[in-house]
Amino acid sequence: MSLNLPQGMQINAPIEARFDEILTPEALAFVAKLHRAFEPRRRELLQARIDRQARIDAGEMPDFLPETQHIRDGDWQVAPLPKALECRRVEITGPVERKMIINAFNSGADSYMTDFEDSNSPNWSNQIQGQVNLFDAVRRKISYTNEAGKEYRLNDKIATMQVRPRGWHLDEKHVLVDGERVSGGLFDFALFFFHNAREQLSRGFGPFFYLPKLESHLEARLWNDIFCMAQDEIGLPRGTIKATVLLETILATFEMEEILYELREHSAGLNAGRWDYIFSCIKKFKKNTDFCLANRATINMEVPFMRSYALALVQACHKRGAPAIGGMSALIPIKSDPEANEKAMAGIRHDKNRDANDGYDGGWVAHPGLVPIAMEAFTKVLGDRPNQWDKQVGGNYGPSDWLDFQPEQPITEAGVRNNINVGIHYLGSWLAGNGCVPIHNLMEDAATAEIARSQIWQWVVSPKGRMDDGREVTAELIRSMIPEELAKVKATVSAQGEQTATYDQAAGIFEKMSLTPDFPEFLTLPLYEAMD
Ligand SMILES: CC(=O)SCCNC(=O)CCNC(=O)[C@H](O)C(C)(C)COP(=O)(O)OP(=O)(O)OC[C@H]1O[C@@H](n2cnc3c(N)ncnc32)[C@H](O)[C@@H]1OP(=O)(O)O
Ligand SMILES: O=CC(=O)O
Ligand SMILES: [Mg+2]
Repeated sequence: MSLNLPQGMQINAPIEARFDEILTPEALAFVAKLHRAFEPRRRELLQARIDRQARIDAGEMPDFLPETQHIRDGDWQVAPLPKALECRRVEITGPVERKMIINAFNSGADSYMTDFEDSNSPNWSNQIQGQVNLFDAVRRKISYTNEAGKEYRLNDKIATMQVRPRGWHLDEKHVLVDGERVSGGLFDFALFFFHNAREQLSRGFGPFFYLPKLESHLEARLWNDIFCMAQDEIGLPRGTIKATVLLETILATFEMEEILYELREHSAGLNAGRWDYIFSCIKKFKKNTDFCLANRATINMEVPFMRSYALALVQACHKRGAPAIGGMSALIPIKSDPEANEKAMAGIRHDKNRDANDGYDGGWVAHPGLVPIAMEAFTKVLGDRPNQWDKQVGGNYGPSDWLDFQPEQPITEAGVRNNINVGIHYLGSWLAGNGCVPIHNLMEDAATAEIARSQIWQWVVSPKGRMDDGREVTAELIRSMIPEELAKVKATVSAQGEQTATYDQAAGIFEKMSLTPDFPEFLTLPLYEAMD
């Protein structure tokens, strides 16, 4: 099938059934227009990230920006939110896969963040089929029949949809405008918005988004300007779009209020994206020889640097009349072991109780089976109220809290092996087209896998990368463990009846990204180039 493309656009990918309904000339012209208007700024902001990293590598430490003091001191609030976003006690998330979309809408959660990002492997088919699925879902025409003949349809009452496009760093390599790749995030946003914004409004919802991995208020300003132009182009009033920013990088923590301010006409608050946050802390300070975090499993929401970030986020949001949404525990139901399952469910309950008591207005869950537990935890604190935006959080948080990265021990052989095992398993699955995987009874996605691979890099490089038995974590040790862990991963995957074809390549990429002197900024960058 061939498409009628706007001048200057090329698409180098197969056009599968129904893709032409998404890749219409009008929708693609909209993509091209936004690309031409904003791509130079995306490039500048990505360069600014590289420049900032170089300064941090040379010893600069982040702090609040003097030039935005007036915003932090000013008296302003975000614009009022529509009714559909008042109650977000439980938000389920998941990749844009047809059956999962229906299950998530029907899960009983207040809202559903449908994900082109951390839980999605962004191959061409997933991206465009994902748009087809969402197009059908918005119109309540989505259905699915599994191999056993079970039929899936939307219930009468469904969760409010929010869409997470890709982050600024990822391109959509199959689509070129004037010979240049378009931004993955802009592409996802533009196609979804073009086809669905009006339809959503007519159904009492709205075009609601989640914005991932921002590192500064200038990156939020770019999204805001895109929203303004997009709304103008299709004739919707400015402020119709609402977007929640994932506060999931250490640098953005110093600009929380500025991010809310930039998006104030379009802001639906902030979310504590804990996994990318931990990854960002490692990435930004990886060359600092004083800093080296312990085993991945020990870095939870209750270690002091994470706790102070979580509380500061509620403080910033509620001061500005914006929702504060909690992040996701990686615990998921464990079908095969009732005792382990009970422990996992207790972990979820603990996580949501803490967030609700801290003042969060809601929180994320990874799986429909977790919705009732999270709902109970938030209802216990909120009662009949849809949210607790009025709850103000005291305290002064800043660099001394957020940059005090502890604990540094234990680092154990089991911890090293777990990072290698999870990293290879996740990369192999991603290359095979699945961006969210249960591994050792935990949800693993791009953000959790980033922690695994960046810890290996850091432990090899840092003088503090020493295991509790006294051995150093060296490149040789990692090289010797990779084939052993690869064999275990392949055995696990085969036992689940899945193909192992992508796992050798995954192990090769994992080794390279863990041991190269130049830390790859995101694991998805080399992986995306490795896929068709
Ligand atoms: C760091 C971050 O960005 S967090 C946000 C990104 N991460 C996510 O969104 C997590 C999404 N979650 C998932 O993909 C899955 O829950 C996994 C991979 C963790 C576990 O998947 P599975 O082992 O297949 O779960 P399980 O077998 O228990 O699923 C049972 C049913 O629930 C469905 N289900 C599980 N998770 C979800 C979900 N998040 N959304 C919708 N349906 C779901 C399954 O499709 C399955 O449906 P079926 O019974 O109709 O066939
Ligand atoms: O996107 C969420 C995160 O924790 O990362
Ligand atoms: Mg994330």
